[in-house]
Amino acid sequence: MNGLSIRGLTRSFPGQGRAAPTLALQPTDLDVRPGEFVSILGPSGCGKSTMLRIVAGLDRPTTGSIHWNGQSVTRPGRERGMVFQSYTLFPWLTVEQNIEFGPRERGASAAEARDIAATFIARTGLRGFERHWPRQLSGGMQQRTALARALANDPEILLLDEPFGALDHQTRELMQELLLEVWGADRPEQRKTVLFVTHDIDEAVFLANRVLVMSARPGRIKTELSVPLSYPRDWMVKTSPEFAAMKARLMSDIREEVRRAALG
Ligand SMILES: Nc1ncnc2c1ncn2[C@@H]1O[C@H](COP(=O)(O)OP(=O)(O)OP(=O)(O)O)[C@@H](O)[C@H]1O
Repeated sequence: MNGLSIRGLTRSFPGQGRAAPTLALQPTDLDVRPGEFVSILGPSGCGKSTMLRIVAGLDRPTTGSIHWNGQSVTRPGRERGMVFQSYTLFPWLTVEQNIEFGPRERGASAAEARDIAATFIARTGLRGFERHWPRQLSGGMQQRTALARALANDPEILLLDEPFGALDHQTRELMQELLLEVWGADRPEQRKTVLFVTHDIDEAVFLANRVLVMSARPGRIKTELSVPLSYPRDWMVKTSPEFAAMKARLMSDIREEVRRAALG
C-alpha cells in the first residue's frame, strides 16, 4: 500500500530503578494516504512525539509495525523529513550551508547543492539571509531554514513536531500559510504527505485534511475528523461557520482528555 501504514504500534519506556515502565502509546493503527495533511492534537504527554519519532525512525516501537510505501521503517531515511519545535540548525553553518547539507551528504556537487538551496531559500522567503548564522536569525527565520533544510532532501513525507510552537502568534500564522504553500495547497498532484503535531486547534484545522485527537496517556487515537474546507485556504477561513463548528467539537474532546491527564 502507498502512504503510511501503522499497525498495532505500542511504545513503553522502562521505569527508572524499580519504577514501573511508562506505557506511552496503546496499540495504535493509522493509515495516511500520499499527499494527505494530517494534524495530531492531544494533551501533553499522550505520546504524539513518540509516535512521530518512531515514524521518523529515530525510536523503535515496543510492538507493531510501520510501513512507508510498503517498506518497513526501522531507521531514519531521506524520504522522511523531520522538523522539531526547538531550533535544530547546525550553529556552525550559515543558512545556505544548513540547507545544502542534506544534498551534499547525498553526493550532490557543490553547484547542484547551491541550486537546490537557492530554490528553497526563495520558496521559504529567506532571500538576503543566505550568509547569516543561525544565531543572527529570529525564531521564525530559523524555522523557515529548518523547513527549507528538510525540503531540500525532497522527502516524500514531512514529520513536523510543533514546528511553530515557539513562535509569536503573527509569525505563526504566516508560517502556516507558508507551509500550505510549500506543501502544494494549489498543486494537488505534487503534494507531500504531512504528519503535523500541534497543541493549537486553529492551526490543526487550518492546515489539515484530517485532524486526529489522541487520548491522555497511554495515547490512542480517540477522534478522527475530516476537515470540510477546500484548498487553497487563507486566514479568512478561520471566521467561517464550518471552522467554528470543527473547533468547538475538537475543543470539547481535548478538554476531556486534558482533564483526564491532569487528574491522572
Ligand atoms: N525516552 C524516554 N524515556 C522515558 N519516558 C519517555 C521517553 N520519551 C517519552 N517518554 C514518556 O512517554 C510519554 C509520552 O511522551 P511524548 O513526548 O511522546 O508526549 P507528547 O504527547 O509529545 O507530549 P508534549 O505534547 O508535551 O510534547 C510521556 O509520559 C513521557 O514522559
